[in-house]
Amino acid sequence: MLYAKTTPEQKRVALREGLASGTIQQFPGAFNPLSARLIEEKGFNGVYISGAVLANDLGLPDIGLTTLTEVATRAGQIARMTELPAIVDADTGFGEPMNVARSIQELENAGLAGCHIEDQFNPKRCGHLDGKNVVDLETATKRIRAAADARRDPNFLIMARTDIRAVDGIEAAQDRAKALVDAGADAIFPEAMRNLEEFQAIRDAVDVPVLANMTEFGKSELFTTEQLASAGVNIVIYPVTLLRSAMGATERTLDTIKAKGSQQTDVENMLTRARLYELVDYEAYNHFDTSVFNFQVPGQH
Ligand SMILES: C[C@](O)(C(=O)O)[C@H](CC(=O)O)C(=O)O
Ligand SMILES: [Mg+2]
Repeated sequence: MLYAKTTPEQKRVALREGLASGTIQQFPGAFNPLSARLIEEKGFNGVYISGAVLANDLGLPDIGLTTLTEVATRAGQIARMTELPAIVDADTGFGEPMNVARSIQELENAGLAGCHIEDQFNPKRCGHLDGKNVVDLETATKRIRAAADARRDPNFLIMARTDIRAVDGIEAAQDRAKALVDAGADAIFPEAMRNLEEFQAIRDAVDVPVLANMTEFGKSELFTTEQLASAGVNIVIYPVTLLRSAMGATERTLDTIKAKGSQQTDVENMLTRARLYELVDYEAYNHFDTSVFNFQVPGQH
């Protein structure tokens, strides 16, 4: 009821334990707080909060337009609704190293378990599109060092994302990953890997957990968790998957209403009223006020 009982500190410990467990951790991307509940109920290890989804949800492209305040607020709303650890996409850290430091403290305050900071130029681009560029090594490592130094909870996970593969190739990505770990990164997110061998190459270069981004319509094939685990990947995100599914269903239902003058034929694909009420835990609120849930939900088995 209300918000999660697990504290941010406990969630950060859980994230660290999951990453060290030897079992690949699956983090689907929540597009709102309610979807985080569903992710938890289905037994996933954690919740990812995508910068692309946050921007797109506001009707904006993913080109660094969202502010730290918007991201920390929305990520906090999502994180507090689940017992699972949540990792947020902090893009380039919202500015210079000093800003990156402040971003980390705001994200800690918002209850996140960790975040990733990337080495793209400002303004950033989606990592799976062409035309992006990366900053030099010194700038990239300064961002990560500032992030690592700023955290107050040593378990808050600082993940370094490098986009250099698409610009300078896989060997450059290995070198950069090593340097980012030396600068204090707890984990590495190698963006836009082409195949499993490339994931393995990053795995071989560093000793910290490695993330795989299984975003659709991008540069990476959609590998299974087994395939990724065999290449030494520790955590996999499905960042925009649920937003794409939900928006796909939304578009189809709008078309149905337009074409048929009713949503009737789509109702069977919808989350029922009963399931929706289960997800928001309607019944638990009865402990405070017995008149909250003293009704029958039609169709509730
Ligand atoms: C992971 C990512 O940074 C995101 O914001 O979710 C995006 C996902 C996407 O645009 O498909 C990315 O740059 O890969
Ligand atoms: Mg992003």
